[in-house]
Amino acid sequence: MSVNPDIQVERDTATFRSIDVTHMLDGSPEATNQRRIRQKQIGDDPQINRRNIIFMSHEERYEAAIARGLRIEQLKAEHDWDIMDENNAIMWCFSDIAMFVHKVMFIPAIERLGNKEQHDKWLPLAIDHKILGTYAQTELGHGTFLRGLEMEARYDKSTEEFVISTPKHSSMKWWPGSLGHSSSHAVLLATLYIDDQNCGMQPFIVQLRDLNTWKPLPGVEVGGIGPKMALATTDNGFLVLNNVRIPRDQMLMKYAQVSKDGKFTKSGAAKANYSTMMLVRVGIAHSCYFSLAVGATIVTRYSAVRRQGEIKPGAPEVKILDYQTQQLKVIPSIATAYAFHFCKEHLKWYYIETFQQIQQNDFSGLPEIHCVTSGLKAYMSDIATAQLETLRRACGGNGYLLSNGITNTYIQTLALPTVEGENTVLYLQVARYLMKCLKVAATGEAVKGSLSYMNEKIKTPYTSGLVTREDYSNVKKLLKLYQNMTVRLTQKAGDHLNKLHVSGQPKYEAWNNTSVQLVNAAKAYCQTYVLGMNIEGLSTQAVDLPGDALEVIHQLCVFYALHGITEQSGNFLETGCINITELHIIQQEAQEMMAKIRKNAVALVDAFDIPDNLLNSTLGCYDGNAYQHLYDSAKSDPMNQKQVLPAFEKYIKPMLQGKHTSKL
Ligand SMILES: CCCCCCCC/C=C\CCCCCCCCCCCCCC(=O)SCCNC(=O)CCNC(=O)[C@H](O)C(C)(C)COP(=O)(O)OP(=O)(O)OC[C@H]1O[C@@H](n2cnc3c(N)ncnc32)[C@H](O)[C@@H]1OP(=O)(O)O
Ligand SMILES: Cc1cc2nc3c(=O)[nH]c(=O)nc-3n(C[C@H](O)[C@H](O)[C@H](O)COP(=O)(O)OP(=O)(O)OC[C@H]3O[C@@H](n4cnc5c(N)ncnc54)[C@H](O)[C@@H]3O)c2cc1C
Repeated sequence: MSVNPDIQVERDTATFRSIDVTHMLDGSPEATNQRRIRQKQIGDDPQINRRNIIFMSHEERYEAAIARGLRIEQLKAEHDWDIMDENNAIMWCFSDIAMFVHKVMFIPAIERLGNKEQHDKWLPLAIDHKILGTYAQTELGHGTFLRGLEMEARYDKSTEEFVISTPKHSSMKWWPGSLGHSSSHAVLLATLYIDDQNCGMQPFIVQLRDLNTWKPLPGVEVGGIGPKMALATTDNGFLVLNNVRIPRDQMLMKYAQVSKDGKFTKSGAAKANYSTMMLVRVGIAHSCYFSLAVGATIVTRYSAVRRQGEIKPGAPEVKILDYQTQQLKVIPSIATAYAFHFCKEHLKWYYIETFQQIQQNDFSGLPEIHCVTSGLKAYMSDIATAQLETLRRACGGNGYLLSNGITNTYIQTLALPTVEGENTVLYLQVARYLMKCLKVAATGEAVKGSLSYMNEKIKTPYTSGLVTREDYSNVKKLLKLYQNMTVRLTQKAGDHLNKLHVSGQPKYEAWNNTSVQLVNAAKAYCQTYVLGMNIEGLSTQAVDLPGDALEVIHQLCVFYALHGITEQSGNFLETGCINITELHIIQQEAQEMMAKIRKNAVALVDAFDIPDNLLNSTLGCYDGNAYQHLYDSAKSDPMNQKQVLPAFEKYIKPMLQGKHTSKL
């Protein structure tokens, strides 16, 4: 099929070469080649390819998802993939790999929470798929408030075993992925009791099913929790344990230990047992970038080939991408995807470095990385889901089809604001850190790390520093506005908290009565962080780009900063970080920048370099022949393989013949 001329002209008139930006996103031309080889291995594989999943039943999809997980393992061995190759393969199909919790949570939990002997025993079994596991933490009654977990593990000194039980409905495990039908084992988080003394939430390895028959073991009641919005193949489950006994060495004992005679000891940081969640929060930030890159690619290409209506009366119908309002739906998502790219790259290295320190029992970096990973997981998933919905709607009626590729991406991404810590709750964790840093700054001590900008006192009366028109595209000046806005919102929340406390409210009550301001400040901190990483990316990752490409990546960053101010203008105005005249200039600059970026929109999404067999979209194929692909997809619907469906003889015909009664 030849390329649609409407999309070809976009590529021909772009001011830079997409491939140069692709190399930047991958890190180097060699890395691009390597990624392409890997993507071809997964995209061309009939068992991995997900072209037909939209027409499958739940059970067919589940089986295909198991086969897909297995196939990824085979490809990994055949082609000697490293961990990031494997992660990327999982990322591309995480909504359709039944055993992905085994990979992204069960194994990492054993690695992080187990001691040397436990690693030696369990990791080879898990890595070789001799056992399949889940991460069973959430209960029917508690998901957020982990100190409230009610499943009990009571130590029995006489047999040197833990006895695990579910005392009431609210204490059953509820939600763990792959628990329903696909796990033989679980890393199970339960409250440990020794001689009736509560020793807090601890991790245990518990076998759930017989490895030969796959039947639940005695005392284990397990099943699926029912159909969900998406992620149909991650069979989330429930689990009731009736006095199930496990040996003492099946408590993962890296950070807390129980001796044979029942002595409880702790080592490491207080929240060390929460460390698996931090890794997945980093994974979620990566996933938000991927989802947004997919969404932006599909909708930008579709908007460049769909013509409808006219701008100039009587002139030919225009591409919908030429409507300014359509640009406002599409261009922010391109700019955000690029900002998220820089941010997730930073986060990856930051996590790896801090994790290495933690492995060497240096926990000093934990509070800051907990704040950053919690905040970015929350912020990036909030923004990604909001923008994906805008993008989906930007496809008009075809945005409601499953074959468009964006709907599936959207509904699977919708899980991310909830899983791994509900977003509001995570913002409140960020706010705790903000309040601590505020206290440090107030004592005159230097705040370190991502909030070091708090050290600089904001002068009153304050000026924005935006004097010339050039200042409005100076990303460092714009970043300063964001930083000031964050500090002021933090101060405001801090002042409110103190005021309520001084007026007699206990601290916990004052906290709850300030939580709206606290969350607002936390979001501002996250937004500032993402912009900061985007700007850092310009001078690190983008610096070797040819001038024309660098200019466009710079424009995107400027637009990201300006558009962010227009979206949050209330916060910027209220804190006095800009005035109304400045806001009007910012709005105008943002619109002008958007028009410039429009010229390169298709080339910018091409640079994400997502092959058609992974994009899985009728609307967003590289060749721009959306209508042909829509038609082909409709024709391949199994319902369309018969001209007359059985329902005709059964119901429609009798009705047409007046033979239907109230009892069909
Ligand atoms: C090589 C690595 C590179 C990485 C590259 C990544 C690439 C990834 C590629 C592929 C992977 C594919 C990924 C695909 C993504 C798709 C993901 C879908 C996943 C679906 C699975 C979902 C699984 C789950 O949902 S599991 C269940 C998760 N549950 C939760 O998250 C519960 C949330 N609740 C909590 O975390 C806590 O209860 C709390 C934090 C809300 C509160 O805890 P608390 O009450 O005990 O604490 P306090 O509020 O009192 O605070 C006390 C103190 O502790 C500090 N704290 C809290 N948590 C932590 C932590 N995690 N770490 C450090 N410190 C912590 C807190 O700040 C307080 O400190 P103070 O000093 O203020 O006292
Ligand atoms: C698709 C999916 C997959 C999952 N996979 C797993 C898994 O593999 N393993 C696992 O263990 N769990 C899993 N979960 C569970 C998930 O981690 C929890 O649902 C999540 O952590 C939220 O907890 P919750 O359901 O208790 O929400 P709740 O805490 O009940 O949240 C409900 C509301 O209460 C608010 N709220 C709660 N506490 C506070 C507070 N302190 N301050 C202010 N507001 C508050 C929240 O903001 C939210 O608006 C999964 C969930 C989903 C949807």
